[in-house]
Amino acid sequence: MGQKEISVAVPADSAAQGQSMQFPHLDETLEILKTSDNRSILDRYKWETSLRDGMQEAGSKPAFVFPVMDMKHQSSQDHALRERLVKDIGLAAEEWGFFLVKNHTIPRDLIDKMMSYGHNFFSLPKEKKEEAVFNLTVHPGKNPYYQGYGGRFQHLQEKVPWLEHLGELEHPVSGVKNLASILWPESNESASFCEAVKTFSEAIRQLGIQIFELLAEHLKLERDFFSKHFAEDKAYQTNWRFNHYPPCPAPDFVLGLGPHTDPNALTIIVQGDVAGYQLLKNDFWFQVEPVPDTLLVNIGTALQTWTNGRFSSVLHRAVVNEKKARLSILNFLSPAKDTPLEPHPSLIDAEHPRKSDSRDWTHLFQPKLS
Ligand SMILES: O=C(O)CCC(=O)C(=O)O
Ligand SMILES: [Fe+2]
Repeated sequence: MGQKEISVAVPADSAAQGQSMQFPHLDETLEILKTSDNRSILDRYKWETSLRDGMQEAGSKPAFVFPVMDMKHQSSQDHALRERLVKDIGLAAEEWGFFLVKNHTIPRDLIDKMMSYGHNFFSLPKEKKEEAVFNLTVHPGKNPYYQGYGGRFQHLQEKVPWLEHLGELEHPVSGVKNLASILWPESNESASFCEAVKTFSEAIRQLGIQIFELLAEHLKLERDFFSKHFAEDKAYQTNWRFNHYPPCPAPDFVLGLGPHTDPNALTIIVQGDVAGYQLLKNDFWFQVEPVPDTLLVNIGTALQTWTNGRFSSVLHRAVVNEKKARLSILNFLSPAKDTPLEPHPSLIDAEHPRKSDSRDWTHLFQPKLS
């Protein structure tokens, strides 16, 4: 493909890097573009070659249908329907590292509420948004990436992503209170935002557990082999993040987020009604069009490692739109920091030698540009 794989989502440390990689805010770039013909301001966002070079014409793509899982069969009394779901979800995890889920258990009004918080936040003036930038003076030594608000970081990608984001990395909603009180210091909104994030994160965890159990069943592992890491008494993380991709006058040359794999176990995504998530399969980039009430799920590298590579951590990226802003809500399900990444013994044999050493999963966050 000639595309560079960048398998970094969140660098592990390096507050200093975080500070040195500051760029003008996207809002400033957009403001300049409104009044000037000089598009050189876009250079810092431009990837080496046009994105089109990495995309085949639609007509030449192999025919495909994205795997869609009907989660209502998860609790079906009809044995055959449940068996079918187990098989389909397992094959999707093996062949795609990706699937869509419908009839899931996340209430629609909760998703709408979260989306409207996101829209409201990103329409604030940049000065207000930047009040929620993670404060390294207050939290020395903590990972500054993807916590609080970010709109100026390069994240070790080849080019600056056309993206601003707001989120929380800690387990599962601590820190949100802090964020909420910065964003809405004198209003009840602060409490209802915390409540929404808490309920949403819990609903995502429950859905994640259903998915983990179906996947374990497919591989004939103990039912809780994956899900036990997300039990209430574990220090798992279900960190959430809004990604906001403003409209871009040169959508073919920038990326909302460059090609990467997610280091965590499972990512559950609400992509709203504007397309932008693309995944690589058989050397083609496929765009996942929005389907109402359907969530995107991708396998992350921790799950790939636990399964000795039976499930694939899918390479994906986000493209941007010329006319429409795009808002997505990402939910990264990660085991506790010190969890060993030990492949299940039944998945290692002469034909499938062990693919990686046992390590704790945070090593996946180490910067690795290839
Ligand atoms: O916004 C999206 O649809 C994808 C973003 C993504 O892959 C990420 O933040 O890891
Ligand atoms: Fe991702």
